[in-house]
Amino acid sequence: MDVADKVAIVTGAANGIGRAIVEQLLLKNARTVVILDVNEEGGKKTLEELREKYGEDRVDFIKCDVSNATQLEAAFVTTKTRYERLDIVCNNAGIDNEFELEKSVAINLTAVIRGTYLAVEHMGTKNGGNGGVVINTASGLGIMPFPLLPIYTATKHGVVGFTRSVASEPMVVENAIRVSAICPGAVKTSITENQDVDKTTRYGHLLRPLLANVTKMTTTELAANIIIMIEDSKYDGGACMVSAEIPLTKVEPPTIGVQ
Ligand SMILES: NC(=O)C1=CN([C@@H]2O[C@H](COP(=O)(O)OP(=O)(O)OC[C@H]3O[C@@H](n4cnc5c(N)ncnc54)[C@H](O)[C@@H]3O)[C@@H](O)[C@H]2O)C=CC1
Ligand SMILES: CCCCCC(=O)/C=C/C=C\C/C=C\C/C=C\CCCC(=O)O
Repeated sequence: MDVADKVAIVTGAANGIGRAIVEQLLLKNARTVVILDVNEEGGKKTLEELREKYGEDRVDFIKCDVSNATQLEAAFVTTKTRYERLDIVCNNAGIDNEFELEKSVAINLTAVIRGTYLAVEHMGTKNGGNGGVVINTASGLGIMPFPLLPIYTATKHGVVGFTRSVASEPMVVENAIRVSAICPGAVKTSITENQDVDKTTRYGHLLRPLLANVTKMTTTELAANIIIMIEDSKYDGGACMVSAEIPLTKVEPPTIGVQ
């Protein structure tokens, strides 16, 4: 898909990776990108900064807690009403907190599932749309085990399993919706720069040295790879790994004789 003139939604885009995705979409001449984030202050600040840089009518912000089904659906409806089309959805919002099981599943997994089906409803060719692309932010920890963050890792494995499956679901294919998951290694954001990991994991003493030594991608480097996935259909249906050391690679799942 050529991003030029398209309308996009990016969740969790007040900061970090989401914000960088918004900026890369704008640099590729997306017509309008709508930021959904629960952080109203951060969202408004980002909106102001990006409007100043790229133009008033090119960026929008809707306060939305993606774990609230009503708010998420309303944000899609508002976007379609305001901009009359929707072409790209990046389900990116996520948290890392091993002490918040239900919240982690609700934000990292359930909201990604809901966001994908809302994308089908609002972009699908059988529903009056033009088709479109969905990119779900998983993690490298969606394809490898990580004993220090088992709940986070489980939610990201869920995103990978859902994305690989839903990409070939008949309803999704028939509506011309392409879906894939990005599985980044460590990226320099508030998650990996968090100095207070004891508040989010039992293993701060083990995580701190790992975080200090791991080579991190920048958010801009990662977002540029996400744009490649939007543009090139060869990544469709995939769990696509990328890190400071590994170029964008579609990781093929094992099969057990059933497709
Ligand atoms: N930073 C990293 O090393 C990696 C991050 N990821 C994933 O990338 C995604 C983005 O994370 P980062 O940019 O690193 O973190 P971040 O903390 O910088 O940004 C996350 C954004 O999501 C928003 N958010 C949190 N809960 C929300 C909710 N209920 N509704 C709406 N927005 C909400 C936050 O306000 C924030 O703006 C997450 O899904 C994360 O799991 C994946 C691999 C590596
Ligand atoms: C290798 C994937 C890293 C993905 C990071 C992520 O999604 C969320 C991280 C949250 C907290 C930071 C914790 C760990 C990251 C640091 C190092 C992981 C190294 C794993 C390994 O190679 O064994």
